Amino acid sequence: MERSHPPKVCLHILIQSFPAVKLHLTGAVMRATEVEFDKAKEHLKTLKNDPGNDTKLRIYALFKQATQGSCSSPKPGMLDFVNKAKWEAWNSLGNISKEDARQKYVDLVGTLISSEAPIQKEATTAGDPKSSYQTLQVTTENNITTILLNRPEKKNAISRKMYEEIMQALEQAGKDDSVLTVMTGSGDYYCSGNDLSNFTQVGAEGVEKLARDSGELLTRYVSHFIDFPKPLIAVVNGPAVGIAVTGLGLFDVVYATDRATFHAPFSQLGQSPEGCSSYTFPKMMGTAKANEILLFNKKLTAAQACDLGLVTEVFPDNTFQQEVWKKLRAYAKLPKDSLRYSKQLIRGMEKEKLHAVNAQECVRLQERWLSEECMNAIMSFFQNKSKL
Ligand SMILES: CCCCCC/C=C/C(=O)SCCNC(=O)CCNC(=O)[C@H](O)C(C)(C)COP(=O)(O)OP(=O)(O)OC[C@H]1O[C@@H](n2cnc3c(N)ncnc32)[C@H](O)[C@@H]1OP(=O)(O)O
Repeated sequence: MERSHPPKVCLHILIQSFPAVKLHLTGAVMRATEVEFDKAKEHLKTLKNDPGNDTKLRIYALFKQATQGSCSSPKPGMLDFVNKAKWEAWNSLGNISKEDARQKYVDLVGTLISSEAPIQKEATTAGDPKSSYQTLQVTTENNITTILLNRPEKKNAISRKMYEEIMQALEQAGKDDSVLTVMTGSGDYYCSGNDLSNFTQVGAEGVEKLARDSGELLTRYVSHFIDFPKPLIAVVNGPAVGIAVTGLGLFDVVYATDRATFHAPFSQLGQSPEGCSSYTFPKMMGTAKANEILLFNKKLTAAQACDLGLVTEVFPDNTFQQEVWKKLRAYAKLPKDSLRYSKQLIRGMEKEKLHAVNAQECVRLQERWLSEECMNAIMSFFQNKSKL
């Protein structure tokens, strides 16, 4: 099987990693199936939504079976995450014939394509781009646009798709008629930070390209918070990790449940601070306190985070939502333009500095992501969790 890739298998890698295959097909029925098969391969490239890892692996397995027959190669080693996952998916098909596999492949791709059609149609006819988010739920009510991080099964870890969607949601919220924008999490976590499998999606161009792309993505992501034009409020409904903590320095107000914790385990992950926290944290809480968090992985309780100025106010968990939303609804009745201009005056003094800090942090991170320290830490996370 191909070179070692870590666990998350993205569609384009799967597509790229298919070897050139010559189909030895004869007879009218089989030729017809070959055409369908080729069409399905083309259709697959047009998919807009990520079908999820399990489906991608099944597609891969069916393709292999359809073109090469049953899996006969030796099982890859334990740490060869991607090839092991591919091997297992292929092997699990058992002895189905090439024709069956081809038919199943065509059916599966057909189902994926047709399941996308209604989503596209709905977005067009309703004219409401908010409905097209996959990782977020975005709503506007009582002059408040709420961006709900909506991957509760992954503790709202931020996948690449989610970074893009958050940026899109911020752009829309910045322009809409709402007075305030709120970010919060669905389920028991606010957000567990960067989805660590973002670092395992190594394409054919290699890890350097992945690091460059990640640096570019992060720079854009953080810039959206620096430049956000109206009051941005975090409703921290549970624990926050990594970039979900560091980014809080760019919000205007942070309300937290007393169940929330704040943890930025950068050195543990062989990484370095982001979200402008290397500047905002020392400024807000003093260098010594910031160092405990950013260098030595100190996890803060909500009360500690409040004492340090990272959190505005803490509420008991059982009345958190009620008390916070009552406050927010009252704030949202204040004059919109006055709030915008006031925020812009406060942020304006710092903007240039924040962009410079963001750029510098991302350059350092690109180097860190290629380091052995970082790769080992990420591998160890997935090994401990027995991923894929
Ligand atoms: C494009 C690049 C930009 C990079 C920006 C730089 C940002 C840096 C950071 O944010 S660093 C911080 C990264 N986050 C972490 O290190 C947290 C990792 N997760 C955990 O430690 C734990 O999952 C937990 C403490 C958040 C929760 O623990 P627990 O309550 O025991 O739940 P589970 O571990 O079982 O989690 C459930 C489910 O979610 C998956 N998951 C949770 N967090 C992440 C994550 N950050 N990345 C990927 N996956 C995550 C976890 O694996 C479980 O999945 P499973 O059910 O096993 O499939």
